[in-house]
Amino acid sequence: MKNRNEVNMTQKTILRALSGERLPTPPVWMMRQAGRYLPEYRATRAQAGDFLSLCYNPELAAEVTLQPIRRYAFDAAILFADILLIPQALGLDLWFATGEGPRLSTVTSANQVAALRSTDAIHDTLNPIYETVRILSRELPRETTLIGFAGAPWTVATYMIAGRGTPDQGPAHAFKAADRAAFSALIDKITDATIEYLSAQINAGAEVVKLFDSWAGSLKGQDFDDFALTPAKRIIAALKARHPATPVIAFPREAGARYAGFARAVGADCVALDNSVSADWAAGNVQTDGCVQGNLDPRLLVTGGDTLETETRRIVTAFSGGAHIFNLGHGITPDADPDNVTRMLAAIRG
Ligand SMILES: Cc1c2[nH]c(c1CCC(=O)O)Cc1[nH]c(c(CCC(=O)O)c1C)Cc1[nH]c(c(CCC(=O)O)c1C)Cc1[nH]c(c(C)c1CCC(=O)O)C2
Repeated sequence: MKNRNEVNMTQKTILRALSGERLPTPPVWMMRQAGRYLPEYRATRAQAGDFLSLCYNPELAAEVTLQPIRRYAFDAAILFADILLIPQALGLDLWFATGEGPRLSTVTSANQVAALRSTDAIHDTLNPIYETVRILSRELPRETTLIGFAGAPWTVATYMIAGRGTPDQGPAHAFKAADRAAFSALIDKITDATIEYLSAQINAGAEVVKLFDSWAGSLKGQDFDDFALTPAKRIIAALKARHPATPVIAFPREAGARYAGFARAVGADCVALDNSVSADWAAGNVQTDGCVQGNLDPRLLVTGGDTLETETRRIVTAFSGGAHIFNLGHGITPDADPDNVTRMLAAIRG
């Protein structure tokens, strides 16, 4: 069998879009495409025991990554893992309370930042993730692009400081206000670890990497520059120095007007858009810099109907003047109807 790496990479639709090419039909994948809306995902997660055991089991993590590819032939597969594995690799306790989301031991002082594990030590925890990438790079169909990912430092820090998800990232903002130097040291620590983590994913076979800054929207003014833009720029510059051919997608969720110019400012090849910005605005103000990804409201995969089809077509049309990867504005939710994904794909692919 021919090795995937021998396939002409430029033929892959996702890589063509990421290089700035406008395609007649946009390539498509979905955030959280391997997830609880799929019965086969729920079955494999039950086999693994729980969510974290699934993340650290390379065979089963590869299996759930492949499930949505088999069912829908998406143009990209995203590695199955979680952004909170980095805090765990840095020495925090991590667990998922059923029905309640993630819980972590917290970091709220300069001493606790200094006590985190060294960047070199993260691979001890994260090696199974690289093994998942290696399995996927053997098993994926050759036209499917493999996307690796990590959380952006600010978003990861919000969970490390609060020990859980928070509606307004209050504890992280409070730590930043109380001790900006210690807070910055934490951001730098996560930045360094993220560079090594993504670089190892690329070495294992990830063809694209995506940086998820899910809470970027709560950073305003200079804080947005210091803690969303600057860390992303540092991570991308380091990755580009080591892996110049690997495209990077940045997702500063709910950045609003600050989506304009973001890709250029951080050196990303593509910016992912949430559904709070209109596709028409983004086509005129963001896509002018290159490829954009997005931005269907994930609720439409729950509600379906004509609105799902008209909204899908409206987004395809709005971005048809340039490079576009079709995606959701955020992750697909557990209550989504798998048949609505088929309807969305029919509206995109015709
Ligand atoms: C903030 C964040 C997290 N994780 C992630 C983010 C950034 C993107 C976003 O804003 O959603 C990213 C993530 N999480 C997961 C992936 C895998 C790849 C994919 O299919 O997109 C990715 C890329 C699996 C997951 N991560 C999680 C699940 C559900 C766990 C389960 O099976 O019970 C999955 C499939 C759990 C998780 N993980 C996290 C939370 C807050 C939760 C609980 C909320 C929820 O349950 O949806 C942290």
